[in-house]
Amino acid sequence: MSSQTQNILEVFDIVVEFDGFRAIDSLSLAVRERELTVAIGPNGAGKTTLVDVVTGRTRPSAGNVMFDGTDITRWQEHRIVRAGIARKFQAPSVFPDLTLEENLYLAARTSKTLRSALFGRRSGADVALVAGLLEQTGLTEQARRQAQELSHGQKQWLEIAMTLALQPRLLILDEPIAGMTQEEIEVTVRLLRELARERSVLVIEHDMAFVRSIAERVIVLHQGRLLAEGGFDHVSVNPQVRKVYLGEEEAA
Ligand SMILES: Nc1ncnc2c1ncn2[C@@H]1O[C@H](COP(=O)(O)OP(=O)(O)OP(=O)(O)O)[C@@H](O)[C@H]1O
Repeated sequence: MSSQTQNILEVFDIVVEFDGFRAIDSLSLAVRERELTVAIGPNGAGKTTLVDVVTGRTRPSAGNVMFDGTDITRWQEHRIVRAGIARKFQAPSVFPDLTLEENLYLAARTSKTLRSALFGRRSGADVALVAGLLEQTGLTEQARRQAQELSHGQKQWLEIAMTLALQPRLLILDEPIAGMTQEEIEVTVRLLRELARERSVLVIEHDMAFVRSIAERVIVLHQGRLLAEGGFDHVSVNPQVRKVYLGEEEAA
């Protein structure tokens, strides 16, 4: 089997209940190595809850999460991050008064303390890592600016860079283009495509034009279950998927 078709993440028969309500209902699915997968589904479908389970934020009442062949179902969040799953939330988490470089040194956290990350001697490896992240996200020229001076799109790219500082094998992004201009969206499309060449990327998204432009594989959730999966063209003609989305439009 080529590495292209191996699974980095597999969830088996996951159940998550909130006061008896099944937000995730016996869900099984996989995310492949070096592939850009997008999870879509109407509001309340269970997308965020799925990611919460994978990242150790929410404990499932049944089922297993396997990452690179290891069962991580009961692991603590920080251990999962160290194992190679990093998530960028929609809400900003940059330090506005610090420069981009400083934010990235902090995110890399290869230095032992906050003080040494900011003011101490930086190792060659850290310097190379941070320079590489700035370059990859198109932010090299902004390196010495304070994060608060950035545009919305640039802040989002900085956050992606900070998440990449953890050197994840699976990068999870929650609605990465929310609030972006069309131009920023286009840059983000190129960035995510490039990132998925070296690691797996899982994106939660609502914007169908964006999904069409980036997804190598789409997984469609509905009422905590897997409704469909495959290429965008494949799932977008699926009658059940169309019904779920059309039903949502009619209700709106
Ligand atoms: N902490 C919680 N307590 C109770 N119910 C919850 C909790 N978290 C999620 N739910 C419910 O679980 C279901 C799935 O929610 P989830 O946020 O995973 O959906 P989603 O697909 O991410 O939706 P959206 O697109 O609106 O973000 C929803 O009905 C939601 O109300």
